[in-house]
Amino acid sequence: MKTLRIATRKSPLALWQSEHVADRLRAAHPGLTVTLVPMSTRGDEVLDRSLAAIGGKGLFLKELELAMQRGEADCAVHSLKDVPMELDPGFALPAVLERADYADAFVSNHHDGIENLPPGARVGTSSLRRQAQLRALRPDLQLQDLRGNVNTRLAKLDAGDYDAIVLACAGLQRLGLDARIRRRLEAPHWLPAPAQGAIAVECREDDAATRALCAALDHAATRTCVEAERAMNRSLHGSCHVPVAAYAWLDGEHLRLDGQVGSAGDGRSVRAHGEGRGDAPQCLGIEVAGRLLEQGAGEFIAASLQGGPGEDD
Ligand SMILES: NCc1[nH]cc(CCC(=O)O)c1CC(=O)O
Repeated sequence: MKTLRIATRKSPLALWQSEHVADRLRAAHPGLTVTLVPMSTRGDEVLDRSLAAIGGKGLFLKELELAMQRGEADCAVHSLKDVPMELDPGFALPAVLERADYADAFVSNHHDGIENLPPGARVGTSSLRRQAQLRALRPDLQLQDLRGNVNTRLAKLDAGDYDAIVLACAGLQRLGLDARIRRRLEAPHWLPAPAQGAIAVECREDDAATRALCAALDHAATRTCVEAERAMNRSLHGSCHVPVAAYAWLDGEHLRLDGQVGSAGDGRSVRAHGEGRGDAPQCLGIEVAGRLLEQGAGEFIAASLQGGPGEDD
């Protein structure tokens, strides 16, 4: 193969991530031409309704997958946290790049942490996971919806619509907006979305040439961690409608996983931790999911599936 075409969404973050993968592919394969095929997806276009109401996060992938099926692109680049737990049939993830900052960021122009917000402060986030964790720490806060790409969300904060917002550190850093991070919200006190901070490359399962080229970018330790996090989420029926948080890290051969399921409404949550060998990440994910269910996570999951719209991140 001489040319590899990457289908990408057009948001600044998506373009940065796709350019980054393109650069990495060019470096790994001298002589390979890599081009971007920017596309608009329904998830980007419809901003006045929640993602859940228009079909969930898979919407961001669908158009890119159709382009690969039509032969207009060879692969697509995603934030792995936006990729559904079950890939569409016929597709594979030949590369998961080394994880960047996994943490969420507290962003505000006037306050430097959640605990310093005045009573009743307005915090913007449409993520049920972020809402649940905020509720648990500060039941008095007014949680308000906030959608749109990273720049749009920051503009709404600056316009005074909110006292603070929560975003992913990785997205801010990629856009050169590190200075906006007032506080990193770190594990184990605050957990990210499963696979937050990791970029994945998707291609057709039967496209052996593309799979081989992309495999050069795969980072084994990151893949191990995100497999544990995603297996946990999958076994909880996690989707963007459920407030599930997970963070796994490797300690030598040892894999550790923290998981949490919250109730977006009232700040209650259950947490579990598990440890296992790095060569069986999915078993660890399933085990931690089992512990969360034993503690009553099922009730929160059922409630959020019934409840109205809501989305992760
Ligand atoms: N759905 C939005 C989204 N998807 C991935 C990232 C950040 C990058 C990452 O987590 O890898 C973001 C922005 C945010 O949550 O602030």
